[in-house]
Amino acid sequence: MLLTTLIKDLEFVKLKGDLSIDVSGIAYDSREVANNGVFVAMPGFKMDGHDFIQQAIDMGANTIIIEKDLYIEDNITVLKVTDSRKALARIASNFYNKPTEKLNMVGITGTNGKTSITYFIKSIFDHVNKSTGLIGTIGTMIDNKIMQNKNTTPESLNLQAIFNNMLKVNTENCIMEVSSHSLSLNRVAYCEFNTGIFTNLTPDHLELHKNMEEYFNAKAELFEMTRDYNIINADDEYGRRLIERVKNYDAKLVTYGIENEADIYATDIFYSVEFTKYTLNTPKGSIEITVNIPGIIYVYNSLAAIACAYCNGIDLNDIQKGIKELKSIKGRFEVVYTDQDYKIIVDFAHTEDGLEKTLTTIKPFAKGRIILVFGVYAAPGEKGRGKRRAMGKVAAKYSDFAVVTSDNPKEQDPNLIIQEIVEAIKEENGKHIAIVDRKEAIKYAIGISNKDDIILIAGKGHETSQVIGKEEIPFNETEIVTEIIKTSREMKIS
Ligand SMILES: CC(=O)N[C@H]1[C@@H](OP(=O)(O)OP(=O)(O)OC[C@H]2O[C@@H](n3ccc(=O)[nH]c3=O)[C@H](O)[C@@H]2O)O[C@H](CO)[C@@H](O)[C@@H]1O[C@H](C)C(=O)N[C@@H](C)C(=O)N[C@H](CCC(=O)O)C(=O)O
Ligand SMILES: Nc1ncnc2c1ncn2[C@@H]1O[C@H](COP(=O)(O)OP(=O)(O)OP(=O)(O)O)[C@@H](O)[C@H]1O
Repeated sequence: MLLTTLIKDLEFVKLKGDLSIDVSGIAYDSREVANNGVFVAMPGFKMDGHDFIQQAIDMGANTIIIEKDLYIEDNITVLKVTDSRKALARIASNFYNKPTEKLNMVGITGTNGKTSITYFIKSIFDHVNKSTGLIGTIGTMIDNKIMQNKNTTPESLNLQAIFNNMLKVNTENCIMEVSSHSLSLNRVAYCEFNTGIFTNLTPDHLELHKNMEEYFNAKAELFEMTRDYNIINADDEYGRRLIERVKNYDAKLVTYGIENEADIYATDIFYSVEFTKYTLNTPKGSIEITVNIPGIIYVYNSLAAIACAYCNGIDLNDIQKGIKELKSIKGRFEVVYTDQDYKIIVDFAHTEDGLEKTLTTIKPFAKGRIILVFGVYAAPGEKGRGKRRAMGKVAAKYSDFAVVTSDNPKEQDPNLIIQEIVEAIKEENGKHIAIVDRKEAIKYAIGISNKDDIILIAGKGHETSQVIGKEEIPFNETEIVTEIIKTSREMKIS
């Protein structure tokens, strides 16, 4: 591709070199630069791409995009921009010929619920044979094949490549999670969204966003990028603020909820431990909905998905069938073992709100105790500490016994994280034990449980590894539970 074509609509200052050269591709990591490629130097959280320019040139880069004042000796083209991450998004979209203009793009943002909503929407779209790809925490799904992502919302270059791959196999709809990081760090800049969905906002990721206000403003940016519909949870405090903000935007506002007045809403909700039934009310009529994942959380998440399907012109009968056809989502209230009334559930609850809602979903149906196994992943500083305290208090309040363990401690001391959670549990007089090794913690919980107890293993959900120090260790909770139960049975028999 000609460099002039690649940099169309990019604002830059040319520091040196020729613009009428051919470029072979783009890289933001010096180790991945191809011969005659463009290297975009980005300052990061740990390193700075500007320190790797020489390596990029040695790898064959013929063009460098920088945001810092630097003198580069080699005989190459150098462009200076004000924000290299944004510049990367611009040229990545150009490189793949603006793929989002050719897809029906649905972006979902909010603290919790994004992944589940992508799966609900896909299930409805599948039911009416709409070819659909997904991008999110569990991975990227193209042509029903899943590949893992490094990030929930990948870097712009990777993202644009994914959109392009979707188009190559004739995908028409792209349903994606849009994290606040991706909005703040311009990963989704120059994406055109048809629909935006807002779920809820509760404390999380405050290590990046200084406070809730900044976190909210980051999420709200998505709704300035939508063309057709803004779908917003009317029962969430921040959702209501967003509704006021977007009322006069061009995209049509569609609200959903249970408690407050909304366009798409649920009534007559019947909860059971295996499913939920409710009456769906829309401007086009009402219908009964069965959701196979229990709890109020999935009433909200299914309503968001239904609002999206409704805006896409899908008939209520098809919506009903599409929701019912989704049997489970990996690591989202996933029953990994059940033996009459005894259950072991794996759930990705990793925020105070998610943990509270998951525990309160179980509560009415637990004939015995709720035994919770959980930890809190490494988040730096005071903000990280606040999360440990908040989740410790929720554990004490809503479970009968907590086995406090490691999540992804990364380079932090797991004992310290656990100690801070335990202090909060003690303040609420919660029954607990601390076991640093997560597998041992699960074993302990299974060992002390009785017939009517429900064990909730929270925090890691679909993940298949644990990050301890710099090491990523295989850790598949479903397999671990199965193995522990099998071994304990064998011991009983012998
Ligand atoms: C904190 C954060 O967001 N980090 C993201 C960031 O990395 P970084 O800026 O820290 O990278 P860095 O290591 O400092 O390197 C800076 C630059 O030097 C370059 N480099 C580095 C070394 C080298 O030899 N050569 C070279 O060119 C790097 O490629 C990079 O361009 O940019 C990378 C590329 O886009 C991201 O993959 C990375 O996400 C990391 C893995 C991460 O953990 N992010 C989390 C916090 C995150 O983004 N989460 C959200 C939300 C999840 C949720 O919903 O809860 C997500 O969307 O995933
Ligand atoms: N609507 C909701 N309200 C509160 N908690 C929720 C809601 N939906 C899901 N959760 C909780 O959050 C966990 C993660 O859900 P999900 O993966 O759908 O959210 P997410 O927004 O994609 O999160 P992340 O991007 O961090 O993966 C669930 O396992 C559940 O415990």
